[in-house]
Amino acid sequence: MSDPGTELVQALAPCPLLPVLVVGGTDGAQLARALREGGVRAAEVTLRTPQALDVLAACAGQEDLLVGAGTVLDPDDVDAAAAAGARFVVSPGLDLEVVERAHARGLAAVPGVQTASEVQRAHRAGLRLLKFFPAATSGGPRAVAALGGPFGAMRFVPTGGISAADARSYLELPNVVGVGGSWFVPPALVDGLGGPTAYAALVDSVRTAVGAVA
Ligand SMILES: O=C(O)C(=O)C[C@H](O)[C@H](O)COP(=O)(O)O
Repeated sequence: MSDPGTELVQALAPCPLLPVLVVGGTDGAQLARALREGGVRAAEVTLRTPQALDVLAACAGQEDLLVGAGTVLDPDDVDAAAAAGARFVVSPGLDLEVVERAHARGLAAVPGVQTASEVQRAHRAGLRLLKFFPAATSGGPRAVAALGGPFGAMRFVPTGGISAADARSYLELPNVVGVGGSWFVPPALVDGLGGPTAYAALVDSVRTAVGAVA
């Protein structure tokens, strides 16, 4: 696979959960350590808050965690994410200018798709790893399975509305390499980091989610 998404696929192999983080002023280094201790190997910091790029940069400096940016809406966001040390960018939708900028900067682009037309366009652009978003309201596991017929080489990271109760039903599909979500990294825990109790609570939440899909 020549797609730069390979690095993310490899990070999801030992643990197929991609935490989608909405961060306030949390300590990025501690956040990365808690995620790692909880068992995940990749994380997505969404560019939705003023603190996101600083937290991403602090997370990206930690070992054994592949860190990317989420909510990447235009090429300028790609530049900012690359400067902060992101290794991949995730978008809610398919924008080939964002994809091109990411590839020009050596980052994987994982755009969101919902329809066969979008998957086909992404396929023609050379992508082989896509986010299926918003997964729960776009047909869930049955829709992802159906896309596997015509698009046999495409792999998906379904995200959006996934919970502990249904993560496994996506992960059982052969064309799913991981699922993304915020259910195990709620902002209250992520931004409450600082004391040992909060740190342990976040590790525990991640570990429970990882255990449930093992
Ligand atoms: O903005 C992006 O690029 C995203 O990645 C969107 C996220 O996938 C969802 O916001 C996560 O959905 P929940 O798990 O339902 O909270």
